[in-house]
Amino acid sequence: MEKVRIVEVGPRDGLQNEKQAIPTATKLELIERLAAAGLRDIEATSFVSPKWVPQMADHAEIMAGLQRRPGVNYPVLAPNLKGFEAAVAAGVTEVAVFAAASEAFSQKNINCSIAESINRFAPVFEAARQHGVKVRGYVSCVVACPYDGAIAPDKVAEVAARLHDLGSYEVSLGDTIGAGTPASVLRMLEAVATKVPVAQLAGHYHDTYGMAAANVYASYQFGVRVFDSSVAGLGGCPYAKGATGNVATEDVVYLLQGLGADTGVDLQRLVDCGAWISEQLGRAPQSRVTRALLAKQPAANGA
Ligand SMILES: CC(C)(COP(=O)([O-])OP(=O)([O-])OC[C@H]1O[C@@H](n2cnc3c(N)ncnc32)[C@H](O)[C@@H]1OP(=O)([O-])[O-])[C@@H](O)C(=O)NCCC(=O)NCCSC(=O)C[C@@](C)(O)CC(=O)[O-]
Repeated sequence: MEKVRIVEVGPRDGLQNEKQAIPTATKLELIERLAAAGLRDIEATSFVSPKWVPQMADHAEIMAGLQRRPGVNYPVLAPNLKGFEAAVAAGVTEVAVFAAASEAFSQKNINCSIAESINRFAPVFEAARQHGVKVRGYVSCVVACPYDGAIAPDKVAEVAARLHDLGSYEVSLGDTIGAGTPASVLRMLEAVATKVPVAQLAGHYHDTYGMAAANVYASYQFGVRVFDSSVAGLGGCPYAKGATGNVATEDVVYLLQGLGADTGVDLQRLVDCGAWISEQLGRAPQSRVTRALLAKQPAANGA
């Protein structure tokens, strides 16, 4: 059976843009429920500036409060050495640096050019090697940018190659505004695959235009075996107006199960987790699979 690794980004990408205060205990319970559903890579938080992303300001408390399960990774975002050092002090064993394929998005998101961001990441990779910490690289705006429009596949390949050469064990390709279609995503993957082995690529697709599951399918057919997703489709990017959440993890698991792939995730437990966090946030789950399966369940009052 084909194995597919799902990187659950709900607690980070999913919650980072929430305007309402979310108690740290709720975030920790979400992470625990995701682990109980079988997720083995759960992006827990971000060691970024609390002035830029206030929702992630409790990063140290999150890492201190985790019920670490054997076999589960809890990676975090770290945009620079300051974030890396704080993450390591909090007991993190894997970080992700994040670059963009668009100059305007790089400026809005991390306040520097693409070249400057790579220069900031270099010491993070160096320090990570010394501490035995794994580093994942993200590229944002791999299809389109909210400010610069369409992005050339070769530009994505160039940035992905830089992150790979610096020492990323994997490069996650972010369709930040969810504008991609299978055709544009495949053009992008073809370009990136000339520089980074497909086995070291991940698809990170947002669902703004309802294309994310189709993009996962196209990428799977291309050979990608790692996908980032967010339970209940939580999310939206603070620096990409109107962009919706990631593809819902429930929808990815259902799709991959239908293809006969093994994700190690218990779909029913995941659906229950999606329903639970949606209730905590006071909204309906964005996952079509969760809505369909919940509609089939008998109501709690027997009606
Ligand atoms: C990168 C910076 C820090 C540059 O921000 P800056 O203002 O240029 O940084 P600076 O080095 O000039 O420092 C300014 C202040 O920030 C502090 N600072 C500096 N670094 C840190 C840190 N690590 N943690 C905490 N504090 C920090 C620093 O100490 C200083 O504090 P002050 O003296 O003013 O009190 C800022 O722009 C930032 O934090 N940006 C984060 C943006 C972000 O988190 N975006 C969302 C994640 S990316 C994403 O969602 C896309 C992705 C990955 O999911 C893929 C996709 O879908 O595309």
